[in-house]
Amino acid sequence: MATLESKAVSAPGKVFLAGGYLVLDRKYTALVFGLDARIHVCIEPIQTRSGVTLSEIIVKSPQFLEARWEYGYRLTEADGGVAITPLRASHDLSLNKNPFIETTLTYALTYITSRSSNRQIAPSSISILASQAYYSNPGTSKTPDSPFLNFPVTLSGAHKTGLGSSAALVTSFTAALLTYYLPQDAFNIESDEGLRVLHNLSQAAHCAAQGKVGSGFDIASAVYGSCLYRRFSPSLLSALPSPGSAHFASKLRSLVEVADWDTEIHKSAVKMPAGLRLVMCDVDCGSETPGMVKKVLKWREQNQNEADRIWGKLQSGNEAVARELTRLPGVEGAANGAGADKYERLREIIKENRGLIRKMSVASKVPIEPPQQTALLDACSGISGVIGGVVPGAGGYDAVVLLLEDKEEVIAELKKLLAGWKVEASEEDGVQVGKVGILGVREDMVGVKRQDPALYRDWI
Ligand SMILES: Nc1ncnc2c1ncn2[C@@H]1O[C@H](COP(=O)(O)OP(=O)(O)OP(=O)(O)O)[C@@H](O)[C@H]1O
Ligand SMILES: C[C@@](O)(CCOP(=O)(O)O)CC(=O)O
Repeated sequence: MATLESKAVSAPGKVFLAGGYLVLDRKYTALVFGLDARIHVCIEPIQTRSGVTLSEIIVKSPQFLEARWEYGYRLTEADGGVAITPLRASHDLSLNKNPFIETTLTYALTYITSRSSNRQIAPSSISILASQAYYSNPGTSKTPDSPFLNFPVTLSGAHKTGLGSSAALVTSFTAALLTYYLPQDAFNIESDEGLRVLHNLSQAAHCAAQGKVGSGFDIASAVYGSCLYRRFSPSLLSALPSPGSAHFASKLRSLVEVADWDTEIHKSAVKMPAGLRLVMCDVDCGSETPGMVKKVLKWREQNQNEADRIWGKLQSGNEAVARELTRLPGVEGAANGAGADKYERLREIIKENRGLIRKMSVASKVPIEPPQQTALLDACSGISGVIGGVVPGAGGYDAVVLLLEDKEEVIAELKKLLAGWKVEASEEDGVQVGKVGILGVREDMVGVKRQDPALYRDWI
């Protein structure tokens, strides 16, 4: 087996600005921004003594405690693909499972062997490194200029900020494996075909790992970066047999390469005008509202007319946001900023959309934009230079995203407001909202990209 060269890839997190819930139905679209918080995956050969070949892949997430997983792998019979077996470092240790890693390995290695004439997979060592903003736990720097932090917790103890860590992980993990094991003429993330294959394979793996088929907007933005997104038909995935069963490998390959994916991704329909930026705020609330998606969909099913009316208006409002963002001059055309408030229309559209989201909240009895978030968004929107804000994605108590002028004085005013922010428990829901922090992230248009493996030298 020839020695393979180390490779590294990263993929961005996301913030879902418009189209939460609606995007679950192909009739509607979503506006998703990629972020400059990324998950990096670096893959390199395992150094074995000459003559010793283990069928082993080691995965580490060195920023976290106990985040090391070892896997054996083998090709199964009847075209069932590659079977992955988690290995225990010692009999005394319990198996530390990471379904996202295990499933992604199964899907990506199956696809790789289905593409190669030589179906041998060489052992490798894989490291995962995530930008700080994915987690709100305080971290410590390992070296003064490392962009990554050490977190003194296990992954299950980490407090996620909701930037889509699992989708960014599955995407960059899949991209790293394909880039490493396949020759460049068979897979290249710098080509349209490479991105299409990566998108389809990552969607399939992410759905399998999550045990449900969501809209897939988070994988789409991890692959393509900021975009206007229309989902794929969920039925596309239903004909795929489970890993290990007969013909899983050829069916997976054909799903990824040949099937007619009806996903629509428009990069040019999304832009950040010159002089504006997104700011994400993490709200400490200790309250998660399980089953929000199920409840909203049930409300829609039982109140089709009312729901269609609200969703129709919201879709128009969301399209208007995208249109206005692309209409305003971008970085290339920026110059004159004076005159009447050029963001007036954007302000209005965002306000109207929030009204519709609140209507949906009240009608479905789901706290999508609950009163605590209304108070916070209204207060932030009152700061001069803040255009507006929304509850991202599914909504709830734990985050808001703001669109504002990219000026130090605006951020300073915002920080001042948030430092003193305190809302008493609302009488109806009793949810106490605590500190609101600003995450160190902003929008970024770029999706998955190759990285230099040397970037991770201090960590591997
Ligand atoms: N740095 C990491 N290293 C290894 N695994 C990780 C890492 N970050 C996330 N994961 C995996 O992803 C899981 C989190 O996925 P989950 O879908 O629950 O959250 P998320 O994608 O961040 O959520 P959201 O869509 O709300 O942003 C973790 O339990 C872990 O298995
Ligand atoms: C409610 C939904 O539309 C968005 C969920 O977004 P988030 O995970 O809250 O960022 C679900 C989905 O699109 O899969």
